[in-house]
Parts: sequence; C-alpha cells; structure tokens
Amino acid sequence: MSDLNTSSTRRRLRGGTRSTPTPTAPAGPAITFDRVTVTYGRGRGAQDALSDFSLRVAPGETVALLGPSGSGKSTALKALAGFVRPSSGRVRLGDRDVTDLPPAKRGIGVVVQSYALFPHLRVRDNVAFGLRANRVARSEISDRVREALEMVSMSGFADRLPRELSGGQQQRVAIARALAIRPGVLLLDEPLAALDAALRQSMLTELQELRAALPDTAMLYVTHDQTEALALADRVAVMRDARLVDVDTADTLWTRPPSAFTAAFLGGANLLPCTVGRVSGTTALVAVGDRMLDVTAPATRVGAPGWSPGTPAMVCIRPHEISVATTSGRGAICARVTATVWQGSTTRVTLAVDGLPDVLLDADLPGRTDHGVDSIVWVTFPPGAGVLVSTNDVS
Ligand SMILES: Nc1ncnc2c1ncn2[C@@H]1O[C@H](COP(=O)(O)OP(=O)(O)OP(=O)(O)O)[C@@H](O)[C@H]1O
Repeated sequence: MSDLNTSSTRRRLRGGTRSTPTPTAPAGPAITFDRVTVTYGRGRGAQDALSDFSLRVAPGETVALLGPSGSGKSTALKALAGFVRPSSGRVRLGDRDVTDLPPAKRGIGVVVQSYALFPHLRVRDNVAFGLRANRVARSEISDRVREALEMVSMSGFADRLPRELSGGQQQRVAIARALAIRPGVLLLDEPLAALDAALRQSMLTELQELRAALPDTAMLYVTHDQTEALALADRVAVMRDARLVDVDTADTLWTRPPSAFTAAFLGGANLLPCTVGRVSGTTALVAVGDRMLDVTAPATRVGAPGWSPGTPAMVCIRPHEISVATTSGRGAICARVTATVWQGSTTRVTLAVDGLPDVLLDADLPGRTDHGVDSIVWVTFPPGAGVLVSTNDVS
C-alpha cells in the first residue's frame, strides 16, 4: 500500500511542502466561530443544529470536533465551508469575515466521508477540478496535481477512474483534490468512516504524516471516534446537543475531564458517585458507599464551585486502571461480576458495585481472565487514578 510511513517519504513530503510558497502565517486564529447558531426548518419544526458555538483554531493547529451522532459536528463544518448559513453569529478565516461568502470563494479544502469524487472524471481531472474552477493557469495545474497526488502517494494512479480504485485510494484522491488548491484551512468530515478497520488504522497514520507535512494548515476534523481524535488533534472540542461542552488538549480531557459527559465519551470512563471528604491540594479523600478512597482533585472551572467537603461528585476511573482480586484489601470495593467478554489482549469484566445499586463498572483486565459471572471480587485502583468530576452535567 502507501509508503507514507517511510522516512524518505517523510523527507519528500516535507521537502515538497517547503518548495511551495508559504504565506506568512496570520497572527490571529486561522478559523473563528463567533457565537454561531444554525437553525434548520421554520416555525414549530425549527431546530438548532448548532447553538451559540464559539471556537478558534490557530494556524497549523488541528482541532477534532468529537461528539455523538446528531450533536452538530457536521453542521459546524458546513457553516465554515459555506454550505449552510448561520441564523446568527459570524465565521472568519484569518481576519476575513466569510459568513456571507459563497463556498467557492472561501478557499477551503473539504474532504467528506463519501469521497464525493466525480465518477466520470479520471483521477488527475478530479484533483484538478478546484484549480480549474479557480481559473489557475493550465501550466500550473499539472504541477499542482502532480504535487497533490505525490503527497498522498497516488502518483501512479492519475489516469484511473474512481471506480478503478479501492475505498482507501479514493479517499486519498479526495484528500489530494482538497490539497491541490493549497488551502490554509482543511476540513475533514469523518474521512475514515467508510473504510474497514485495518484500512482506517493505516490511513490514520497517513493523516498524521500529512498533518506534519502541512505545518501551516489549520485543520478541523469531525469524528465520533475518539481514537482518531486522540491520534490527530492538538485539541479536542467535545460536542453534545448542538453545543460545545469542553475544549482542551486531548491529554487534559483524558487525564482531568472537566465534565462527566466528556469523561464518559472520551475513553468510556466509569463514573462512581461519591461524596467529597477532606481535600488537600490536588488530592481528596472521598466516600464511595462505605469506603474511603484517595483520588485526584483537579482544579475546577473558573466560576465553578470548588470541591468543598460534603459535595456530591463523581470519581472518573478508566477501565484499564481497575484491578480485580478475589480477596479483600485496603481500599478495595466489593463487587459482583455481571459479565465477562474476552477481547483478545484484554478481557472486559463488568461489575455491579456492592451497596451502590445501578452502578456498573467496566474493567479491562490484561489477557484472558477466569472470573465467573456472579462471583464476588474486590476492586482497587491506584491512588490518583481516580479523578473527581463534577456531577453538574450528568445526563
Ligand atoms: N438539512 C437538514 N435539515 C434538517 N435537520 C438537519 C439537517 N442536517 C442536519 N440536521 C439535524 O441537525 C442535527 C445535527 O446534525 P449534524 O449532521 O450536524 O450532526 P453530527 O454531529 O455531524 O452527526 P453525525 O455524527 O451523525 O454525522 C441533527 O439533529 C440532524 O438531524
């Protein structure tokens, strides 16, 4: 398949990019959503698909829009690309307000899940399409097409029709088409969703390479797959019900999730109801049922109440942090095994916590474990692996 992972290709990609005249990066954000609302329908049927959405993306930065189906991710992208008109708010590219510009005048590269290649055009003409539409000189078009196809390792396929390509190859051509116009902003809407799992993994690596090869290009990457968001994004914007819930680096959202929704959506964290006890700096002693546990107490949001003793909260604990033993120990929580599913390198064990009706914990234990359904076990996790999360936004 592609050779994008070799160091020689990396050099070639970066070299190829350097030969492209790079415009001076603007001082401000490359992308600005300023309180954007998009409403579909009218009257009683009107629905906000995007509500008061504000986000800035710096030049060269990749931000993933992550959220469940219907949360408004694609609508945000469409508002930026000009495919839908905000009912209020403004969108800017650099210092240009583009809210009222037609899509073709925005100079944005867009890649969608379904490739959207013209079936009757050969690869080279698909890639050249945006350049012709922008009246780029014919002599320059062939150079740009060659460069864009080289960036996605598709140079040998220029004369093929889309139907003569695999899904992954078609998506590479779609990416080349978006890159050919040398956009300062690249929008990718679930670009890997139509590919099978193995291809998705290798394309993900290729997108990482591409991102490194385009150091000045701002990217907005829509996905509902947290693996893609964690692998590609400098920052992740979590969406829910047309609104932005949290935005921060993937590392911060993972290690210190600011909300229960983000904790659960990013990495499928367990959320154990607790009551805050003694707090000392960034650690807290909390009561989970009749057990006292040491957990991390991250700084709370500006304006949000702190972790005062007696406050109800959640302990966020990742499935891979949990250990399960057949004998009790210090700080161990008693639980009953309700299901075990072998997943190859790990076994997912689901546990009903004693004394906390309705609370189920997922634990990913290494290898294949032999805890039978209905057996009684003792659950522990390292001090600090549990992180306090506010209960405010629990659905
Ligand atoms: N053209 C449209 N007309 C009416 N409603 C729409 C239209 N497009 C989207 N919606 C609605 O707007 C909401 C947000 O849709 P959007 O496609 O932005 O979500 P999404 O987060 O990208 O979802 P998915 O991951 O399933 O693509 C959904 O409730 C959807 O049904």
